[in-house]
Amino acid sequence: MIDLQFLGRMRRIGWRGDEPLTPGRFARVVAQHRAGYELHDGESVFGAQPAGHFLKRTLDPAQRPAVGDFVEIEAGRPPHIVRILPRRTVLSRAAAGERYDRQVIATNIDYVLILTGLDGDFNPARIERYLSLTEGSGACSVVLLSKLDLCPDPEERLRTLRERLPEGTPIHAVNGRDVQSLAALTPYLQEGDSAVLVGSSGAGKSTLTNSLLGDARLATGAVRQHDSRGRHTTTSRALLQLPTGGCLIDTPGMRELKLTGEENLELFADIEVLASQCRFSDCGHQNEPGCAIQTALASGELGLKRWQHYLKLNEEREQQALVMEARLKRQRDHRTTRTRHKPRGRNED
Ligand SMILES: Nc1nc2c(ncn2[C@@H]2O[C@H](COP(=O)(O)OP(=O)(O)OP(=O)(O)O)[C@@H](O)[C@H]2O)c(=O)[nH]1
Ligand SMILES: [Zn+2]
Repeated sequence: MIDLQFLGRMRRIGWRGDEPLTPGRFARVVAQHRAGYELHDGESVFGAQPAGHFLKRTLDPAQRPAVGDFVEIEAGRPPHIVRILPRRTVLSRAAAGERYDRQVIATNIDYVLILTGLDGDFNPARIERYLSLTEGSGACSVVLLSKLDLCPDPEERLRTLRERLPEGTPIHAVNGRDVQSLAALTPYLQEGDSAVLVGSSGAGKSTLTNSLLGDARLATGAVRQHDSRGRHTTTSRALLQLPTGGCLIDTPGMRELKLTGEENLELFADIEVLASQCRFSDCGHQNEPGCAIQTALASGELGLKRWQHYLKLNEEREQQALVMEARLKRQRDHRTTRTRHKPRGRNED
């Protein structure tokens, strides 16, 4: 029998599928720790371990449970995750490490809210890099500009962004402290929706989250409480249920999210701001009219050494991306060959 009450609770934590989920057997991964996973069943939060087959060394890391996954569990102490339900979206980034690969950041996310302050934090190039997170993921990027109240000329910055970002990218300017100004976000936070908030430190993520939570914000502080059966339950800080019906996944991994290459380029944020002021969005900074870089070089505002250093880093980063692509392709090819030549492989595909 289908438990509609349970399905309703699952919808409130972002479930949209039509499998008839049964209580006690399904939950959502809301956090991943070294010691295991934290799951949410729409009511409470509990720990779980991955079943043995997820630990196989040969398993593609992308096939392991990740934050955002809806999973089937087998009861036990602790419960075990035995199956990952089909993912509707997968947010990932290129991970530079011993070997290059894609690293899953979160799954089943519908909206990535990219938060940038309209104050000194404003950086179109960084917004563009964040936009790349949702490329091909199935999720939708929404650009949020906070601190509207602190910006004397928001129109100018909005215009810059509209010209620069892909057509159709939703952009909203908000004051994170003013609940009324957040009404424009309601369509992204409906029942069944899952959103994540990304942005650099100080952009206003906590402020915005608290405003979205409204009266519910107190609940996030209360970590332990008794449920109706007198059992201790833990309310999650990693998955926040919003009054609009949707949920916000807020994990340290999401908060500290660094984009590949970001580490170095962060040091040159000012140059990227300058470059965003060139007349042409695809300016090559050579001898194009209205080039803000050339102007700054001529006036001495930008030192030649620094500019050359930036170019070199940028080139390295592009090289790195090419190398990474090539390796990824080789790995993919390798995998398909392996599957093709596996004994008994014939009836496995
Ligand atoms: N005036 C104004 N101040 C804001 C707004 N949003 C955030 N702030 C302020 O900016 C500062 C940083 O905001 P936080 O919400 O702590 O930023 P955060 O992104 O959570 O920062 P981390 O926790 O470091 O990741 C705080 O002093 C906020 O009060 C806004 O829209 N308007
Ligand atoms: Zn230029």
